[in-house]
Amino acid sequence: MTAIRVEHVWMEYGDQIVLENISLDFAPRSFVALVGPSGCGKTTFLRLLLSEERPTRGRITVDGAPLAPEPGADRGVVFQRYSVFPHLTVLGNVLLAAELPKARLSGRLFGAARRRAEEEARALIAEVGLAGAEDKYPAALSGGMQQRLALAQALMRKPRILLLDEPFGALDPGIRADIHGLMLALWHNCEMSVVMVTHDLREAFTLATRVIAFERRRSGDDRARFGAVVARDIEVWPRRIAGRGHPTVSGRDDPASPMDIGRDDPAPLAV
Ligand SMILES: Nc1ncnc2c1ncn2[C@@H]1O[C@H](COP(=O)(O)OP(=O)(O)OP(=O)(O)O)[C@@H](O)[C@H]1O
Repeated sequence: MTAIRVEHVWMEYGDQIVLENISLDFAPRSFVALVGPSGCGKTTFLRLLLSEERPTRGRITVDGAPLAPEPGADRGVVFQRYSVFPHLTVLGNVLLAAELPKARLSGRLFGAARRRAEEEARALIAEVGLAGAEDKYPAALSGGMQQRLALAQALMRKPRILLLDEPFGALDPGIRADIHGLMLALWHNCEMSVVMVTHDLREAFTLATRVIAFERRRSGDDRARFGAVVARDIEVWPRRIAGRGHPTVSGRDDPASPMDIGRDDPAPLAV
């Protein structure tokens, strides 16, 4: 069970304050959507959770322990684009996630360990709906398929926290609806908490248990002297509870599925 606690966190780059005194508690297995205007520090917040940056003040703990100083297998990440390696096949991409941490010197697994990892990778590829595409290269996949691959790659390391930075932002509405169903299924089935940055309020409320809006207090030329604060913190109702309800990968028979609202999605609501 992974509880994340953010205590009085500030992030400053030189004179510019990006995040100002952010305090948040994420319950185990929550699905948090982070929204807010462009440039208000959403990605910076994710990078703090990933240990790519360190807060200039305050601290972040996971289950009571300080966040590991390096990005590790406990945290997976998927970006809007470029999360997968173009020169590796689908299977190679997912396998690499298992191979790198376990075989640090050679970067490869051999014998029984490799067979086990390959079995696991193939199962995960099937779970994200890519069975049959194991030998294809990312360039031969659609945008939606590439994001499914990126999810499989991130999940191969069984992260306790999955960080998503506008992962579905570049997809067509119909494709996005399908992948929303997949995302919900993965969240239900995997023991992980999810923190997702999105510009799409509809997506936020479709997927998340909690929607948090960052906002910078504006003050003319002094703007850089004020970082983003938590402007809204909304528990999504009716409550979604991880593991309750077993949506299929397509999401078609999931009552909370976004399928109905996704297909004819007129335009994402910009925040
Ligand atoms: N490494 C850095 N050095 C200096 N400034 C940075 C750095 N990283 C981010 N910033 C600044 O921090 C602010 C917040 O950026 P961030 O990318 O976190 O915003 P965002 O809310 O994710 O934006 P968007 O929605 O457009 O992706 C921006 O003004 C950006 O220029």
